[in-house]
Amino acid sequence: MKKQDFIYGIHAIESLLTHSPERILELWVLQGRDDDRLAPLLKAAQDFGCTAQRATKKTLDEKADSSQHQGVVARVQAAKVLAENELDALLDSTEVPFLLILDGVTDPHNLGACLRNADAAGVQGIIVPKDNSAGLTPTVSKVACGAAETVPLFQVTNLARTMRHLQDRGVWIVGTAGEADGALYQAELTGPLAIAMGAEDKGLRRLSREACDKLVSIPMAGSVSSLNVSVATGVCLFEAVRQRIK
Ligand SMILES: C[S@@+](CC[C@H](N)C(=O)[O-])C[C@H]1O[C@@H](n2cnc3c(N)ncnc32)[C@H](O)[C@@H]1O
Repeated sequence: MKKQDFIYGIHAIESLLTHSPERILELWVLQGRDDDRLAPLLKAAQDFGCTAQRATKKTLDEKADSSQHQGVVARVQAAKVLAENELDALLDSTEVPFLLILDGVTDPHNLGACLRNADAAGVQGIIVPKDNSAGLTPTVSKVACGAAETVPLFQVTNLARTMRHLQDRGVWIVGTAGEADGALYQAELTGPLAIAMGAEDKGLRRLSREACDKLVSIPMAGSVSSLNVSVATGVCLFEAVRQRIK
C-alpha cells in the first residue's frame, strides 16, 4: 500500500487543510507567488504549523508530475481508502443513506469528477470494486477539487455481494444503463438509495446489473448512444437530490 502521495491544486489543498491537515508532510509554493488566491491557504497552513517552502515551477512540475498545480503542491500521507467492513458504520450513522456505486470507472478524471458531483449532491460514500477501478491518485484529487477529502471511498472485493448487503440493510439500488426501459425521471429516488453507474467502456457488469433493484436510463434526444459516466452521474444524482428535497 502506498504510504505517501503528492496533492496539487488550490482547491484540493484548501480542502486538505480544512478536513485532514494532519496528512500534510511538506508544502511547496511557487517562488514569487503572493497573490490573494494563495494567501488564505498559506495562512491556514501556518495556523496548522506547516510552513510552505518556496520552489521553482520546474520543481513543482516534477513533484506534481503535472503542470496543473496552480503553484501549490503538498507531499501527504496517502489517502485512507475504506474497506467493506467499514460500510456498516456509515449505514449505522446515516438516517437516510444516499450512496454512489461506480462499477469499474478507470479514468482518474472521471473518478475525480464523480467525487466532485457526489460531494455537491450530498452523497455520503462512494463504493468501488478493488480491482479495475481508479484509486485516489493525485490527478483524482485535483479533478475532485477537494471532494477526495470529503467523500469517503470504499473499496470492496466483491461488488455484487456488497450490493446485496446494502439491500439487506434497506438500501434501494438503482442501476443505470442507456438501454434500460425505465426512465430516470419516473424512478422513485427518495429513501435509502444507492445509484450504480457502469464503466466507461462496458457499463455495469452482468452481476452488478442483476443485483440492482431497478435499471433506469437517462432519455437521450440526439444521436450519441451514451453520456460520459461523470456527466451521467451528475444527472442521476441531481435528479435524486431534486426528489429528496423536502
Ligand atoms: C459511457 S457509459 C457506458 C456505455 C457502454 N457502452 C454501455 O454499454 O453501457 C458509462 C456509464 O454512464 C452511464 N450512462 C451513460 N449514458 C447513460 C444513459 N443515457 N442512461 C443511463 N446511464 C447512462 C451508465 O452508468 C454507463 O454504464
